[in-house]
Amino acid sequence: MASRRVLSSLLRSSARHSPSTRAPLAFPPPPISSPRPSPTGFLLSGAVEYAVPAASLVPPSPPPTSPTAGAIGKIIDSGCVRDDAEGHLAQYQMHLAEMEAVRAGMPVVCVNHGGNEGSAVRDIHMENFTVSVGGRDLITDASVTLSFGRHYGLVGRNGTGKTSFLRHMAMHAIDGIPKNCQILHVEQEVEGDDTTALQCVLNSDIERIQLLEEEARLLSQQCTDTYAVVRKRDLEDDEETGKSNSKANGSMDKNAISKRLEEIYKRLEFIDADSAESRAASILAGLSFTPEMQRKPTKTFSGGWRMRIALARALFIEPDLLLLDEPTNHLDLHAVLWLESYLVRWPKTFIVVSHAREFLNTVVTDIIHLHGQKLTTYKGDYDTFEKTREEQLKNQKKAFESKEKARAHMQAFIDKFRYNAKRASLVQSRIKALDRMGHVDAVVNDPDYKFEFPNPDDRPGPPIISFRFHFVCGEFF
Ligand SMILES: Nc1ncnc2c1ncn2[C@@H]1O[C@H](COP(=O)(O)OP(=O)(O)OP(=O)(O)O)[C@@H](O)[C@H]1O
Repeated sequence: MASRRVLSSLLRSSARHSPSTRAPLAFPPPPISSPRPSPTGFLLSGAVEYAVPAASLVPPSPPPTSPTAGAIGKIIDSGCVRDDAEGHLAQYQMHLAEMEAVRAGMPVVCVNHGGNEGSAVRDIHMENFTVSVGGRDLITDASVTLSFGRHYGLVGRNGTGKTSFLRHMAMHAIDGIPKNCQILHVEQEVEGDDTTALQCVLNSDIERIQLLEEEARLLSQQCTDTYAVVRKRDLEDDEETGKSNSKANGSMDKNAISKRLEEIYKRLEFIDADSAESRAASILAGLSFTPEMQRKPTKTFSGGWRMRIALARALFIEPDLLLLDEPTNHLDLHAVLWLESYLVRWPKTFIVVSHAREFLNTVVTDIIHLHGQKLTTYKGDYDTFEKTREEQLKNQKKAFESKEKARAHMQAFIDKFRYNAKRASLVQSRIKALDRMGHVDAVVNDPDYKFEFPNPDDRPGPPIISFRFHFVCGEFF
């Protein structure tokens, strides 16, 4: 696939230019603070995220007055750390630029009316793929199957690579994604210009727009031609020459136009063009756009509202695979509830990244868990996943402990009778058994970050701003 080839060659070149392809990037996974940390360490509804640059986590050391060997070492070290951090940041930015370049070369995702049979893409099997960002592997040797019509919630610790995974899918940079699969990743707000919000959504149905434009062109041509033919005929009648010829030409053009118009009307009917405007308007209304707002140019909206327009477009387009990254972030409660009910009825496949537990519980049918560079799919909503995972971890811990106990027991026997000739055969068989004994992975849980804030003083500090009012003749001044 061309785009994949371009991407992988770009990524290879990025790796070639990087000083160390396996080195960590500029920022570590951002620490998070959650009022409701779940046993699996996820950040859920009502939580606050903090993304702290690595440098800011290190307390500043006082400048040395007389540089001793240790101090010089420290200065050199911190210089290296800074260089390293800057290098990794540059590497990450290069990666983003490369992704943008690939994205720019990709076909625009727009409403695909297809033929009579509808979407051809059903299940998507992605096998043994790796996702790397700036030379660092975020997902390795993963395999995921997306079944048609299922709704997936993608969860995992911050910074583990959820967004990067979505980006790679959107760019068809993962083997197994069919070429004709329309994937739309709602990541950026729409550009602000003079197009109204409603028209911006409608413009994503390129076929409808083109048909309507052609219809208008043909109708106006038909009018002009009719006028021209009538006028010519009058002139010809006057002159009484070439009458039959011009008549034939006029009626031939008219016939072609009528035939094409007929085709256009048929197609417009097939794609349900008449209802497009009301469908787009109802999506925008669901996302809290009043009718007046829908008629306003996109440039008059803030970034958050333009993000809502981007979401409205995606819902209107209804791609084969919709990828949503924290869609509730820019929405008010009414819009969140509306989006929930809309997504529950979504007829195709989507993947949503969200930290909102209730939202996930409502809209998803499966959970994809990104953990330890692997992707695991669980059936059911977020709560079910959480319980299953908790159970799994408990079982894994138990199995690990009992294996370790048995191992220690055998090792103790071997150590005790190693030099005992009478028990030599028993020791040998224990050594073999120990070798044969498989390993159970130790439970590696996501690290928990804990933020502590000092208690405030009992007395409030001095006010930052104070106002004085005077009450004169029944009014405040
Ligand atoms: N602005 C940045 N500068 C440098 N590295 C970055 C930056 N943003 C992300 N990264 C790196 O890319 C990795 C993957 O980031 P990505 O956004 O895909 O993770 P994520 O799981 O979606 O995180 P989050 O839940 O915080 O959005 C991170 O671990 C981080 O190291």
